[in-house]
Amino acid sequence: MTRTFTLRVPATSANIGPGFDVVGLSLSLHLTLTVVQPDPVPNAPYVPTILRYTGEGAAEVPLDAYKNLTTRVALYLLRCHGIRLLPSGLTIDVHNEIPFGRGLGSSGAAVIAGVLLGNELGKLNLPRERLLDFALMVERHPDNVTAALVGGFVGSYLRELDSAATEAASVPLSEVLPEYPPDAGEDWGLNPPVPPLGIGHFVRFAWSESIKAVAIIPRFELSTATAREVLPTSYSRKDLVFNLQRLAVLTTALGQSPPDPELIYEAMKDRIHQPYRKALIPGLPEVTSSITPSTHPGLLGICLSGAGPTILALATHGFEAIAEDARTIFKEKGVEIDWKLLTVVGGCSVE
Ligand SMILES: Nc1ncnc2c1ncn2[C@@H]1O[C@H](COP(=O)(O)OP(=O)(O)OP(=O)(O)O)[C@@H](O)[C@H]1O
Ligand SMILES: N[C@@H](CCO)C(=O)O
Repeated sequence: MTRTFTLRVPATSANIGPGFDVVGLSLSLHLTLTVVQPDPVPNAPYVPTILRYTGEGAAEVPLDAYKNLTTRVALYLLRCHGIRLLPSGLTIDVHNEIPFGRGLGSSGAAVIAGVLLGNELGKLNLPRERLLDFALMVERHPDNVTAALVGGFVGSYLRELDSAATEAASVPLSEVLPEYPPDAGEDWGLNPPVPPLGIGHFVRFAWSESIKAVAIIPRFELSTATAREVLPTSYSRKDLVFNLQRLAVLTTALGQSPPDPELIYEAMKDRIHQPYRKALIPGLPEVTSSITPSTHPGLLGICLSGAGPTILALATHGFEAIAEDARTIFKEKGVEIDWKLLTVVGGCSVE
């Protein structure tokens, strides 16, 4: 019997100021895949996957299943379980609300969609902790993928692995997700690098229902890779302590009702990544320093979302004033924006 299922994965905002590569928040924009898997027909010729795509990124996303990030991740999961190809005759309709390369976790969502897809197609029944291991072999910082997987306000760390496991988890991405032609030989896909067990660990923090997220989204893309290249490889003790102090307070402060703007605004400051990224995002320091709880009642805190260029303002009210004033500041720097009022949502689902 033909099988139809739907995968839904939320957008995420990583870091939330001081929690670089540590915390993530799932937000109310979704990547949705509707998958139709026909019954296998014995001895019938292999029918390649049909991938259709609407919404954000539709003009640029590859529709070849061997080039598209989601289907490549699904294939990786299948290959690790002895299945060399996507099932014959598969149709996948994707609708995407998450803008690409803006700091809202589009690649993390695509990777989580891929592990869910592989898990369903291969009937693997892997627990979410194991799905996270596979996702981490592709997207190597845990903040976005963990929040997209489990939902809410999430903190995560990567376990210290022994030397063999470290080596296994450090294989180049090109070996995890090799690009290869659809007519690759019979021996293609054997021995993929299987992830070590239990790479990522996470915890969900409380989240105050009254807090909403204003995503102020510049109309340009900034790839995460570029925004990571500008970061230093070491930091002063002063800057590390600055971030650790704030992160410790922030993880509890955002769960308190009513939330305290005095505490949160300062706790969302960062010295590990935002100062280095300002050269890539004209207007970043001006927006984050001039929109404050005293100038904008309702604002709790403001930070770069993920690797940027989106700015995330957490607030209980006064959303439009925050966004429109950010628009004015960005405009002075020659940057046009769109903004969206988002809520914190649950993690991915399969129906
Ligand atoms: N739904 C998708 N399907 C296929 N590829 C995608 C999809 N979403 C994102 N990608 C790929 O991921 C790239 C963007 O990833 P990148 O890590 O640079 O930014 P981001 O994930 O949007 O931001 P951040 O990681 O800072 O939150 C896109 O250019 C595209 O190649
Ligand atoms: N923590 C990552 C998130 C990017 O998705 C970064 O800031 O580079």
